[in-house]
Amino acid sequence: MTASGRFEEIDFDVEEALALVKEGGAPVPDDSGSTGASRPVPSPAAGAASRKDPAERQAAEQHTATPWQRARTIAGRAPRRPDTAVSVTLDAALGLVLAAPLAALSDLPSFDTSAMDGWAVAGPGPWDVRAEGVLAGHGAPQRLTDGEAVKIATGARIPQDASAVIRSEHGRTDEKERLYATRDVAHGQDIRPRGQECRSGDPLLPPGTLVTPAVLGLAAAAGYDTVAALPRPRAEILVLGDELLTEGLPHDGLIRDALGPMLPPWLRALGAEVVAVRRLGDDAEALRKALKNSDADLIVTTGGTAAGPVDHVHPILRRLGAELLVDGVEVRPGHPMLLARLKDNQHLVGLPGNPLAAVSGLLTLAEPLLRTLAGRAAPEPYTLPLQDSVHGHPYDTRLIPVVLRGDRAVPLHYNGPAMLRGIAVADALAVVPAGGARTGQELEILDLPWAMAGIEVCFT
Ligand SMILES: Nc1nc2c(c(=O)[nH]1)N[C@H]1C(S)=C(S)[C@@H](COP(=O)(O)OP(=O)(O)OC[C@H]3O[C@@H](n4cnc5c(N)ncnc54)[C@H](O)[C@@H]3O)O[C@H]1N2
Ligand code: MOO
Repeated sequence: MTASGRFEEIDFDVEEALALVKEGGAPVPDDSGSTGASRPVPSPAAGAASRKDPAERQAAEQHTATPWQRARTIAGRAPRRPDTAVSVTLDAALGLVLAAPLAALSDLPSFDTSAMDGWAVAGPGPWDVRAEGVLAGHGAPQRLTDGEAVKIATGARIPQDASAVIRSEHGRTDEKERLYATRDVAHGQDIRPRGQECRSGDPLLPPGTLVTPAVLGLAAAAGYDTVAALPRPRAEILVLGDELLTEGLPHDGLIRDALGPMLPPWLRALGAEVVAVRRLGDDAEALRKALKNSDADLIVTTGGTAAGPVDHVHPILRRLGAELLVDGVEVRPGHPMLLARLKDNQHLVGLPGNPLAAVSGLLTLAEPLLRTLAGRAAPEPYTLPLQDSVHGHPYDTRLIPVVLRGDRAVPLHYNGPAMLRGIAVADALAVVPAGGARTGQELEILDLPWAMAGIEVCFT
């Protein structure tokens, strides 16, 4: 990126620039202060209180944009379809949420079993070792009598009346196959009794549990072939814009579509099943038809959210009688993002076309909405101190890509609304309050799904 490329992202409007100067923070041309283009509407109410000029304040109060935190709350309130539990085979259940309690279908272990390779013995030693040993997976072995031992493998069934297992490294046999213990033998040692972990019917996991690889293992061990789970919400992606290429180099004013490749795996990581990605250009009628005909739970559009000549999202939503739940958010980048209800149980998230603005919309609106639809619990919010100070927007929240180093969040450059270089190496986004944040200030951190080593990452 050239210097001019960086300046391009510092597109302060006059009002924002003045506010920064008044605060003593001139709009320096580094990539940390990007605020996006000028607003179509007066400034948000959050900033209104701090304004001295009554006309300016009145204008600010007319602004319909929703504060960032409130926008997330609204998106997280989407109602789930009732009675949607499905029975899913274990190999398809990863990343879903249990719709019913998981109770043990059998005792675990389901028989007394050896915890070690060695000998099962009965009574005090020395012991006569039987000719034939016991392996895992075999039927019930013959019962032992006092003074008898049998070679046994880890996981094999313990013969009836065995009193202990001696590990192979803690015993020796002589030429007459008599076994001597080289350590004291405690009654019951290295025997896992039937039902040690759970009895049949014991509750193992409550509904609402995220199915992780470990949950799959437990379900299989407890006898399950299928589990009752909430299905993934179905998402359809509509990529808007005549200027987008799907391959090759940008040329003649055309650019590569960055969102078509980025959004499907990201939405899957957030719990969605992506049923279609459709490129509609800037065709208003195609958009109307696509919205009308979609049966997805969530439709995600990219681009076309602003008020340009071919920005069709608002007019088409109006024509379809959609209810705008969020129309603009007090956040940078991404402030033109929107959330609408098209019909009962069908929502639309309108992501701005600038790629980092689209990421902001994903985390602000799509993430809480999908979390609710998928039945996932909200992650525990957390904060980290900032490694370096960051400029803020005068009135709006800013989301900036950060890497997490030790217990600090390190802000990344290349964080302009049209840039992906920062987010591509980021672990998380930091939530910068209006006015900015100083070094050491604790900021809320929004993890990126793949940086959490999390189960949510299901790229297949
Ligand atoms: N008069 C105003 N103009 C703009 C405002 C404003 O407040 N008043 N807001 C600006 C901000 S901030 C953003 S963000 C964008 C949002 O615009 P749209 O959602 O309508 O998006 P487009 O105009 O279609 O595209 C914006 C930008 O992003 C590029 N783009 C679009 N789709 C993709 C894609 N799939 N992959 C890569 N890049 C994409 C597109 O070519 C544009 O450069 O509006 C500002 N304008
Ligand atoms: O600031 Mo826009 O919202 O470019 O992303």
